[in-house]
Amino acid sequence: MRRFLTSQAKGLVDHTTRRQHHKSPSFLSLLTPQSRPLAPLSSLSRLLSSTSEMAASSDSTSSLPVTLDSINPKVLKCEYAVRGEIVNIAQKLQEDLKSNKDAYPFDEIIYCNIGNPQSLGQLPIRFFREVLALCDHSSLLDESETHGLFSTDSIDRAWKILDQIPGRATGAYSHSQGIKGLRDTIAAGIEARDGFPADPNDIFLTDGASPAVHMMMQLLLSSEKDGILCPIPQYPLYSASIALHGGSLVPYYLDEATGWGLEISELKKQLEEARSKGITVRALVVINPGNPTGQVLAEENQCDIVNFCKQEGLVLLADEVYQENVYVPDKKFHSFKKIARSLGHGEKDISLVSFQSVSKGYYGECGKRGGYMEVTGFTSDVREQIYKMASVNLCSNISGQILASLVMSPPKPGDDSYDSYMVERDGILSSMAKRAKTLEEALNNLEGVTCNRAEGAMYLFPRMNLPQKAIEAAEAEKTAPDAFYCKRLLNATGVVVVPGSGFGQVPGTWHFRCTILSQEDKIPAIVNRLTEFHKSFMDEFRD
Ligand SMILES: Cc1ncc(COP(=O)(O)O)c(C=O)c1O
Repeated sequence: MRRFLTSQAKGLVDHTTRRQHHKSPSFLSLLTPQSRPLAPLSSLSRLLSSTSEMAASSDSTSSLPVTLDSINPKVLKCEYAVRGEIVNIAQKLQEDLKSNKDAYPFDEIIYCNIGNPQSLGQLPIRFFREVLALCDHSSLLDESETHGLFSTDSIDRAWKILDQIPGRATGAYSHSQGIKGLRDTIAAGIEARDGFPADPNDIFLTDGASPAVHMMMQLLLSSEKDGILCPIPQYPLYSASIALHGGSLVPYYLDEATGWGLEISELKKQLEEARSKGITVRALVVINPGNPTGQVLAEENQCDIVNFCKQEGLVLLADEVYQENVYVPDKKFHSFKKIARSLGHGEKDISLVSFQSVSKGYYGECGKRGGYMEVTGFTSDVREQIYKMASVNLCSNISGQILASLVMSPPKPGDDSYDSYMVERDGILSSMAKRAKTLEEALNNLEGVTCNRAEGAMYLFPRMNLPQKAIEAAEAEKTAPDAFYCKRLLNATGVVVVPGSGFGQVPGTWHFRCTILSQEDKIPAIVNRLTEFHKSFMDEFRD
């Protein structure tokens, strides 16, 4: 591997870095004052804002009506690191690579920054796509050749779904909660998963989990006096959404030393602290399996969390989009609804929202934008308000709705496509487990790096014990040390990871998030590039 940047390539990166000095407030500013000592996010957000900064400077001489000073400050406050500064640089490098191949010490950018499986070569599940294709172009169902090309269960399923859609019109708006027949299928899938009843009227189909999270934040947050307990590190959808809706993020820290454990004592401490500052904490967010931290919660821990929410009158916002992504035999996914119902807590005892998505699991259909939230334990008048919010968006897209029903009701034993479906599904999940293990071991072999195992989800979140000299070099560049490391890594290897400061971390600790989604044939190259880079980085900065 060529190790050093040519001056041309270096210039591209330096130029991008220099432009970013606009002070965009980070999600730290959402935190209550005493709980604000997270490591700074500033460098990442500053480069991210480089485009808006250029616009702002030109606005000062133009007469256009919208400037950074006049837009909603909540938009300025909002940050989203997984598509932030480093990714912007990577995209520019990728563009430049096309015409300047020799200018770089690598010949391709490897994106390990975002949970986007199909962009990295993962194939879609055939049964799901067959059903989608047949629903979308239903005249195929009348063609005799179709029976030779499509499995009999995908044809049957397509008919069943089309019969559930008024006028079989997949291009028409649907009910704002989603097509009733699809919600029936999803409710049956939840019931089969949990062993407890699910009501189709509790299901709201959405364009992925993200809009569902926004909807709940919009419902719960009126001002910064309303707080949401959120894990740190967290997936920045939560900090971004709390910022956009004007609330306060009340952080609770996951314990890295115990495999990113979620301690009830920490929840209590942060809740009390927030309350003492006059904040009404409305909800607790739990991401299980965790992003970026990859832990899978133990059942007893989940019981304690449910009891805590019940006792404290908090809505439990359960992000369960990685429910299919569990890689270790000693852990199992349990939905929070199942846990609550097993404890005997019904609709009247606890308010619970579970988010699911077609983007993750073994299906990885993120571009199709499908998902749902199951909303339980809300009064009928509040439910009506949620329905009203959904209806303002008219409905979610129909292909996403169909996919959401398919992931909750895949082929069953005896179905025509069952065997091939199982081969595809198990192949993807076992390969993810293998890739997670290989990367985890490689990371743990790096000097000064420790990495908890990825029990689930799609990420590793290693901790770097960075030398003081590297921290000072980062400070001199007004960059967070982990962002400094990640930029250097990108410049030297083309590997894109996200600095831990984009997710929040205990002050003074430095991490990055690396997905496990690159295909198996790319993993050795990632390991080699990472290992070689890390060694030269340490040689340069070792104290
Ligand atoms: C924990 C978590 N929740 C929600 C989402 C949003 O997913 P989508 O909107 O694609 O369903 C993601 C995406 O990466 C995620 O990691």
